[in-house]
Amino acid sequence: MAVYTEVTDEDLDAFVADYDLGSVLSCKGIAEGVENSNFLLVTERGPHILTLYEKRTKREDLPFFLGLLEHLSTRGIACPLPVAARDGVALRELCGRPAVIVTFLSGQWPRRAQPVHCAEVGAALARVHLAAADFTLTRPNALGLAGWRELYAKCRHRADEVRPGLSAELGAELEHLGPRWPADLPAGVIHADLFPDNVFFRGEELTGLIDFYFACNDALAYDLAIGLNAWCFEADGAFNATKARAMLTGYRKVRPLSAREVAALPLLCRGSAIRFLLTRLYDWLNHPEGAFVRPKDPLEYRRKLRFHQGVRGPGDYGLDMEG
Ligand SMILES: Nc1ncnc2c1ncn2[C@@H]1O[C@H](COP(=O)(O)OP(=O)(O)OP(=O)(O)O)[C@@H](O)[C@H]1O
Ligand SMILES: N[C@@H](CCO)C(=O)O
Repeated sequence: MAVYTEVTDEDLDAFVADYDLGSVLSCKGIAEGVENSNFLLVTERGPHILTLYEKRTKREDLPFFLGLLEHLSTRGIACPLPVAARDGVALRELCGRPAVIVTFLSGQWPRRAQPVHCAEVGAALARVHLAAADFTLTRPNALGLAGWRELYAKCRHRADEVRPGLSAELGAELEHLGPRWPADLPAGVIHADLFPDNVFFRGEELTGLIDFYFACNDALAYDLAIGLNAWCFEADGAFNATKARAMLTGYRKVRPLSAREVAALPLLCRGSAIRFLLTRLYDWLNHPEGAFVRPKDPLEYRRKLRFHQGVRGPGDYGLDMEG
């Protein structure tokens, strides 16, 4: 249950009184999500999402995240739009936390993603990349190569508690990626966490993208590598090339990939796999006793990493080398 901070009725009423939203009709904690406290807030003006930012979302990054949502919304991307209070300010404070009210998006995230969903996600990702091209704020990717090395240093002595040999495997992979990591691919703002639970659909129609709190500047094709890992493996660990082809085709219809981006995909997928393997491993090893949020399985991403280590080239993702 991702509600870390409880909000009293009095605090909430005083907070909402600063907006043109009428009075509060109900406010319920939302169980999904792990990073921040989220509430479904219903006022006389309808449903909204109230988010209180917890410790991992840094206060200094919020202008980038909120500015990006505004920028993308005005360019037709279906994402939450921060709502300003009567003084024109959207980023506020509630119960000692930075807090924001954003618009509510309808739809459900797909519990069983099909190739048609993957195609829509690919296209949406490309639209985000194009729409963000003239966004002026920047945020370096804190979870790039240097960030992975930091996480590894924090976890290496205990990684084998999760699976014997894991520490050496991670060390070897970082040594492999370090000198090969592509530095000069087309770059821009990426979502960096576009997992199924961050994409809403109504049937086959994509209705919204949420959770831009890892968004940053990095290689655009790296976002696709994150998407391939998150959407194109089955529960039994098998890679689904049909879904991958659908996602890549959907993307390329909106933003063509260069031959260099295509050639880099296997490496980018390895990088994306170790990124989620390491953050999950860190959370697994540092999970407070009795915490109500269950950490995600790091070993799922070890299986994905091993798959990518075995690919012979972009053809294994259903791609040819043409742009
Ligand atoms: N704008 C929105 N419209 C509708 N529902 C939303 C919206 N934003 C969040 N939600 C709901 O809240 C849940 C948690 O949101 P979110 O994924 O942003 O949480 P988080 O803890 O910040 O993220 P995560 O743990 O996924 O990194 C979502 O699964 C969704 O059900
Ligand atoms: N999407 C991340 C967690 C939230 O950022 C994961 O599955 O590890």
